[in-house]
Amino acid sequence: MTVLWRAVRSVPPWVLATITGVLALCLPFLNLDYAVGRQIQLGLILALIVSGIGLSLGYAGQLALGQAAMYAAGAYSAGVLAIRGVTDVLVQLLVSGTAALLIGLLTGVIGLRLGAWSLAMTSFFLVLMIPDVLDVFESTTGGRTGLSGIPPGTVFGSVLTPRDFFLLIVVVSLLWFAVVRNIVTSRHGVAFQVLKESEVLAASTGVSVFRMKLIGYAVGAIPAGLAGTLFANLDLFLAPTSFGLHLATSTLAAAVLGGMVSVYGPLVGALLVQLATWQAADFQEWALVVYGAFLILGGVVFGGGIAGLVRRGIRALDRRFLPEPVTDDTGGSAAGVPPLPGEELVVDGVSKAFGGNQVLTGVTLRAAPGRVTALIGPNGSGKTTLLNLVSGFYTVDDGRLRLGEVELTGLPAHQVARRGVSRTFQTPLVPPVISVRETVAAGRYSADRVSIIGALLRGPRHRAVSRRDREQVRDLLDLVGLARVADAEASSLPLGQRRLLEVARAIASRPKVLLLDEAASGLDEQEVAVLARLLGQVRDAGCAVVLVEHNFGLVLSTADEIHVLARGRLIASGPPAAIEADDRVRNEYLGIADEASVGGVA
Ligand SMILES: Nc1ncnc2c1ncn2[C@@H]1O[C@H](COP(=O)(O)OP(=O)(O)OP(=O)(O)O)[C@@H](O)[C@H]1O
Repeated sequence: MTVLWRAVRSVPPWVLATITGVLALCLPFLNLDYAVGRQIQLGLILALIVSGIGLSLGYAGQLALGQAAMYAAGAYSAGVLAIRGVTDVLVQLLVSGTAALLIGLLTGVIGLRLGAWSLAMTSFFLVLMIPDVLDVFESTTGGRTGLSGIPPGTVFGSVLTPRDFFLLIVVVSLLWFAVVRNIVTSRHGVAFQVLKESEVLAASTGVSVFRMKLIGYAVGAIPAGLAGTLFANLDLFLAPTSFGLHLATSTLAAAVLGGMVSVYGPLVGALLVQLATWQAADFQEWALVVYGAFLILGGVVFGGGIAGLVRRGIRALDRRFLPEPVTDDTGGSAAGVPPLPGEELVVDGVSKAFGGNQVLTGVTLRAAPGRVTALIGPNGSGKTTLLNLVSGFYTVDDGRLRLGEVELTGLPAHQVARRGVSRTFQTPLVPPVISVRETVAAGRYSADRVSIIGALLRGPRHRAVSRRDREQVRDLLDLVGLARVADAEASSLPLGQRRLLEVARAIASRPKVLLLDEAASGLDEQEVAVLARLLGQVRDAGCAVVLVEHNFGLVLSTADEIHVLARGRLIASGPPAAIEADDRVRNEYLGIADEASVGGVA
């Protein structure tokens, strides 16, 4: 069984995808029963819409229900074009895909700018507006009675036979799923997952949160537009009832059933929902109730859908039949970090208050490249706030922040990250589903850029960047001693390993300044030793390291310079020996730290 499973696992995923694609291309030539053929075509059309939901909700995390509206826009634009003589389905697909993208961009900008639940509300209203909009343009759309008399579609002047059209639906679906595959298996797919887990984390890796959400939502609208054109040409009649709440809930149910964080889950979910609707004659009457119940229960009990089940099954079989190779765990390699482009971080007279709570007052310090600068102080003294100000998550009330000659003051977090400030978090932020390897690769998002179009077309730059991703991630995992869990789900690692993983992700961005927020908290002795060695390596590579830490032993053993904060003001600065001997530090901080300190490495 082990041999068999090993053989199965050695088959690259594209082989299965290609076989499925070839089988799908054969379907139109199998002389299927008319009803069966029609259900498959409707299932594929539904799958396109559901795949868009997967992209915007599953990957980009945007609860948007507007796919039914984009579907309607695609269908009516195709129908109206055909009636006016533009029967070429390829032209109609181009128009409907573009129209859906534009509606997605427009409503996306409005919804996302308004924030919070606005996108869900905006897109929901789009669906509710469908019958009224069709009524307003009744002379063109046929209003509530529907649009009839749509002439059959053509391609390059030849009228499509039912078989041709079936083939066209299969080809459009295959092409779209190839597009989705290329996007989500690229670094942008991982960036979507990171964004979904935490906007703070995404911004800290250089991802523009607004832009990425908009891309996910707007690109997710395109397949709904394409599906609309295919539907209009399949039935040659359109009525508003095909595009209402019923469709919105059924597509959402299919997305939950198939699994949204997956390329092919939406396809499976859509085909199953289409089949269920077809087989149960009374289903239409109960559809909204069934879908609603499924969405409430399924979302809770059936997290990840069928794709999630398959993923868990594969992991279980891996654990059973592919035991981890026995490795000599050295706790990381001493090979060193390749040179990093360090710059001096200058914090100049920075103050910050939250309401009446003055958290920082006139803090001035410098963190030089090639040195570890520690920031210590009692709980609530403002250390994390200072890191949040430097990394652009808060704006300063007063003072300036500079990195070398570059002004950081007022820049948003993703811009700060792109200028070379990288960080870890007090509570490690590690997204679910993605692997240890992908988590570290997420850190390279802004260091070595490649556009979504480049990733989609798998161009030379995408291939070169992917190769560098693989090489550098492998080296970094060696460095932090996590190479043997490279393919494990990152969120399943114990706390200590997740902290080291965050450090590896932060180094992956090739930072000029590395900010570490209590990176040693929760680490065991061996892990603290790995961290201490790692900090030395990053410093020796030329990076400026800022260490916020309660582990005084680690601070004394690694810092070149220590700054002590108390109640938002710097009370002492100097080398470790001087700080250890400073009376004010002893009174303000060490009295507390002695009791609270965890074992150090000194
Ligand atoms: N977003 C915020 N809104 C309001 N108050 C905040 C915010 N962030 C921090 N504070 C307040 O700022 C003060 C300093 O908090 P901060 O987390 O910076 O301290 P710290 O020195 O990092 O503490 P610890 O060592 O416990 O992490 C606290 O009183 C905290 O409640």
